[in-house]
Amino acid sequence: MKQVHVAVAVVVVNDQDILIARRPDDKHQGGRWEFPGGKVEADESVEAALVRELDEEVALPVALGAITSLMKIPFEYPDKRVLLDVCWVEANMNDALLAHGAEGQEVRWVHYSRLNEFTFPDANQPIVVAIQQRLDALN
Ligand SMILES: Nc1nc2c([nH]c(=O)n2[C@@H]2O[C@H](COP(=O)(O)OP(=O)(O)OP(=O)(O)O)[C@@H](O)[C@H]2O)c(=O)[nH]1
Ligand SMILES: [Mg+2]
Repeated sequence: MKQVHVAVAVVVVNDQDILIARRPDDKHQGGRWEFPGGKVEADESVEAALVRELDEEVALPVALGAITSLMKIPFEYPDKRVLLDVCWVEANMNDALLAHGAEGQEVRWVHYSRLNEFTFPDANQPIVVAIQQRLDALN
């Protein structure tokens, strides 16, 4: 199976709240919560893919300088092989207020300590752990 390179954004505001969205029922891992993002296109950097996906999916403007790499997660689903290229994205409050499900999906800002209450795709478990470690250290 070909590996799909996916850019994934952990968008953080005030070192507290994280942006999550619900995947449409008819898509891979449908119905689960996700961090916004999507496939990296040919000749596109991960950061550029995230600027594009955050605009398309949640109408959130971010500067390239606000994006740093967090972790890479190779994962095999029964039906799909992915490489999640997970980045940390610091958003400011004014931009965060503009964010919404631009493709009709439900989106929420969730306090990082409550991420465990949501069901994410199986590949995401290490991401939730990393977010909580990082923000616990700052709070
Ligand atoms: N965006 C996103 N995708 C994830 C996460 N975790 C995870 O396993 N994936 C997987 O990564 C793959 C690609 O993500 P995607 O469906 O958002 O891709 P996309 O925005 O380009 O959508 P499209 O396929 O409709 O063009 C999917 O198979 C999805 O299940 C996550 O937290 N966020
Ligand atoms: Mg997507």
